[in-house]
Amino acid sequence: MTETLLDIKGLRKSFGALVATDDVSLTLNPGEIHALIGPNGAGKSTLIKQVAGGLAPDAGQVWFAGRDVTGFNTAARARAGLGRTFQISSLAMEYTVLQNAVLGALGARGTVWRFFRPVMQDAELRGVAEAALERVGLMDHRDKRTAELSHGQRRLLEVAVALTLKPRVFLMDEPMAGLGAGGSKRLTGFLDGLRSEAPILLVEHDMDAVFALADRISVLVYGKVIATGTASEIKANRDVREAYLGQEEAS
Ligand SMILES: Nc1ncnc2c1ncn2[C@@H]1O[C@H](COP(=O)(O)OP(=O)(O)OP(=O)(O)O)[C@@H](O)[C@H]1O
Repeated sequence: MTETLLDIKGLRKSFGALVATDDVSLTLNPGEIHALIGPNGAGKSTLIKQVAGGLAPDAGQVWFAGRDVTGFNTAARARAGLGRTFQISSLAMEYTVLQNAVLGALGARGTVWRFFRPVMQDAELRGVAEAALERVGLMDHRDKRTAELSHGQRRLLEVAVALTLKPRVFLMDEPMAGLGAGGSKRLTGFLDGLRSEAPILLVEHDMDAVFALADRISVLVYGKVIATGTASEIKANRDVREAYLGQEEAS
């Protein structure tokens, strides 16, 4: 029996009269990629923020590894193993690629006092950081300032930072955004292998990537999940075609 790692139960969030999250329930099981798709403004980012801890829901709960983490802030959820990735703004642009990865590894230790020690000389931290850079193919760029990286390379660095945190679940909000076809393909291959390490809740507009990767897809429209299923079930679902895929085909 697979034990659900992430259990989102009846989340609701309104902004004034707008119901951005309307009684959403979703699960994420070990080994899977569960993609969340939907038209612009459907509420995907709002949902991810509530799962990661940056936005408090009006109602509902987030359970992670058998614990109710709804009252936890982002840092407490991250320490528990709920890893949100792809916030490029969280990279320190003036630092080198390796320094950013080392800071990630330092964060995983959760010991603030370490900041006062020469962390770059810490062999264990460097080892974790370098292994993560190696995995995403950024070792050759480790001494570059992060500001000098291309957009795609910064995205890969965010993945590397996330890897140093060794999360039990990845929350990813549009990781393919701004990557060219080659970059998307490469990241798709990487995420494919990553799911066995930690399952991924993936918000993504790149439908090729979603259909290639997702074990399950949930479709969000006006804050509500209108369907959950495999890629072929979702492609064949009439409501989905009308609400979302039809729009894609028409464009
Ligand atoms: N802080 C906020 N205050 C008011 N309205 C908000 C706020 N955040 C989001 N919204 C609204 O909630 C709705 C859902 O937005 P959200 O960004 O979650 O959608 P999305 O599915 O992620 O869209 P996209 O695919 O374009 O990124 C939108 O109508 C948006 O304008």
